Amino acid sequence: TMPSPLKSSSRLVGVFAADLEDLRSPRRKRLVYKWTSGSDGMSYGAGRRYTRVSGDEDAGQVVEQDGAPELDSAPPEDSLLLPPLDIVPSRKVSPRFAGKLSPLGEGTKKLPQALIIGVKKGGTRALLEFLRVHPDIRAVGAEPHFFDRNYDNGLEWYRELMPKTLEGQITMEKTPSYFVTREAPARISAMSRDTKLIVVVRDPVTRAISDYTQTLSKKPDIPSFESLTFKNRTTGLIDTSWSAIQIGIYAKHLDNWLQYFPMEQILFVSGERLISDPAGELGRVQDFLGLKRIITDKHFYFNQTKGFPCLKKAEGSSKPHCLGKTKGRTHPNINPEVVQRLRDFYRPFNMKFYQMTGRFFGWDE
Ligand SMILES: Nc1ncnc2c1ncn2[C@@H]1O[C@H](COP(=O)(O)OS(=O)(=O)O)[C@@H](OP(=O)(O)O)[C@H]1O
Repeated sequence: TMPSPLKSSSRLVGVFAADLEDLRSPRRKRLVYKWTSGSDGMSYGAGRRYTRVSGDEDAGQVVEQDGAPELDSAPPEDSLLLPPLDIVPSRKVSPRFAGKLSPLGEGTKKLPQALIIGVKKGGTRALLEFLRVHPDIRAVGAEPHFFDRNYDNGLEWYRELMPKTLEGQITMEKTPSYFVTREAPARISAMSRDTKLIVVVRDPVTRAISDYTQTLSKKPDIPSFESLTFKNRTTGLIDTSWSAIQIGIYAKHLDNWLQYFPMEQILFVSGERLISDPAGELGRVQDFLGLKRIITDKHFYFNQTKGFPCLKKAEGSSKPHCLGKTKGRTHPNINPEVVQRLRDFYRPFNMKFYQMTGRFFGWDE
């Protein structure tokens, strides 16, 4: 039997409630982008403010509504500009944002029936890109961040972001920060109690290093991984308020979701297997979504240069497609003692997580 590191679900929530507040706070303001001139032919009138909906990485300058620079990491690579709802664009905002476009523009925009809610650096972009190959899935390219940062914009704003779908097609989006957003489960449940939730999880130690690597790529002057990890290096006390550590305590975050959703409505995808056996993991996801298994091993090839599986044909294209250079970064070397200390720290939480999900992810072998 598995050890049970945390006695009850209510205790899990209680212990970390304050930390969750910390995680959310820097992200709360709406991100806006002041429109000046567009290179893609959009013209909605100069000087208007546009809500920026971010993707996972790098691109453009993100400014908060009050003009202060955004604080923490992940400016989007595939972020896009959205017009305010009262303006009808003469052209599509961006094909990437609109997801798969129906050639005749038919169909209706629906709220998503399935969401990839996390985890940050788990492999969420890879999963969404792979799923988009399925003809019955329509997905938003960028991260809407509706249930964390943009909730005040309302459900109609959110629905407008969605691509048009035909009968039987599933609308999806991915925003990895939902998994650690305290209010997200209640908000998603209020949209629809039937929403299917997908979480891509990855070894929390590697995930933390990946998270740190991303921040480092944008802010090369940040302290070392080691110094951020410990509250006290001598005693080895780990700083669980550091988001890179905090996010990996999956059992705690999951406990919050289980207050609103039954386990059957949440699918856990192994980030490791998504790399070693993408077709296998995609098979499980298609089953979970009630879709025919159309995405199979025939869709993938292993790109030696990239070091990752890639699509033989990207959605809407006939060309091979690997994820961009912000996916699959080289991680810095971390002192093995620090890694070991982190493994020891996460082990009981991982065991609890395996127990809760009924799946053994093998991070502690
Ligand atoms: N096929 C494929 N190609 C490239 N990268 C892949 C793939 N499958 C999974 N991964 C892993 O995805 C990691 C990034 O995770 P996310 O997309 O969830 O990151 S983010 O939170 O949206 O920024 C990224 O993490 P790093 O390797 O640390 O960069 C990859 O390991």
